[in-house]
Amino acid sequence: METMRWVDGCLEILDQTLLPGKAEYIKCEQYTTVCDAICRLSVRGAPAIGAAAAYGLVLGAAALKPAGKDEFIAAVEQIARNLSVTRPTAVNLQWALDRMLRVLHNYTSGNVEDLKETLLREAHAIYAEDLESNRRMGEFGEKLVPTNAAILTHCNAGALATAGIGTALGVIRAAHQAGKNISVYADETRPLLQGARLTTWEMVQEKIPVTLLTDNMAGYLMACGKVDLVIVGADRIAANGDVANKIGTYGVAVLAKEHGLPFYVAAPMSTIDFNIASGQGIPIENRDDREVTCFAGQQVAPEGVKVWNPAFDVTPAHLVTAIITDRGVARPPYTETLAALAGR
Ligand SMILES: CSC[C@H]1O[C@H](OP(=O)(O)O)[C@H](O)[C@@H]1O
Repeated sequence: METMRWVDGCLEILDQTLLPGKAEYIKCEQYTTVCDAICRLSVRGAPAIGAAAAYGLVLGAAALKPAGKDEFIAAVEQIARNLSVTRPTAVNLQWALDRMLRVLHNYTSGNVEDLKETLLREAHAIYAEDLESNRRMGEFGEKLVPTNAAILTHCNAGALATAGIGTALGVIRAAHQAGKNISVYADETRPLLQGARLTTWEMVQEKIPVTLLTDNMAGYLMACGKVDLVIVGADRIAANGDVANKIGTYGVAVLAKEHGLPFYVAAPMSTIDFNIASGQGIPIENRDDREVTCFAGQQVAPEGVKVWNPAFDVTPAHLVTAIITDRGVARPPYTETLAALAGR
């Protein structure tokens, strides 16, 4: 099942809000449809958001009928700005748009139609590179997984969050492919249930043993000795190794520390933001109250109750055993080891 696909000049996005019940694609002919899809988590997950935004910029550019190149460039820059404000935490969104804008600004010919084709090639490259990046993270990460292992994961950092086999779930898939005897415990991940709806769906499809639990069970699961390691994804990693990921990740990391369990983060280098020194600088998205006050469309809290709904939290680097990237595995001190992997 492809997270997204480019068909006849349109981007088709698998609508993840309907999974696992229905697998339907949203046909995006306008870039604004891609903006909506990102905002409502029809497409979600840092790498997938980046790829979708790149294709969204291509759609916006394709619709322009500018008088000349300068007008075209100014209009595409505005489209990039409109895409960039859809979700603030996953750095891959801005990373992908910045990469597309570099192509736009570095293009020397005056032929706008050819420039549109060049932008499409760059979006395809971003998508293809993420496929390969997932494979490499799987290769590096599976070496950290014991022959027999029960792995806890949080949210969905799988194929549905990327263009390939996933980041955290990519490591799990690679370990399974390598013949290791692994099983997965999936946190349901309130409030939007990416774990219950998406991670379990991916694992069932792959016939990888998976057990669903509510988020508040993770501590007792570890206390019962049922977890060997934790692997999660990331939306933005600061230069010092602080990790922004789905809300609830920080609590899992604290529990893993308490129980002496390895806590691994799998993320491509495009998720590491060297412009931010520590997790304090990572913007955290706050989402609509109704995501918390409603469950399956039913109001479960009193009308008007105050709500706090951050979509992400920050796990400090000292709780992270290793960061599995597409260029290798980084261990503390992350400021040095991440920079070295990036060739900085
Ligand atoms: C491989 S990135 C996956 C990452 O994105 C998820 O957030 P969301 O579902 O809100 O896009 C979650 O933090 C995952 O770990």
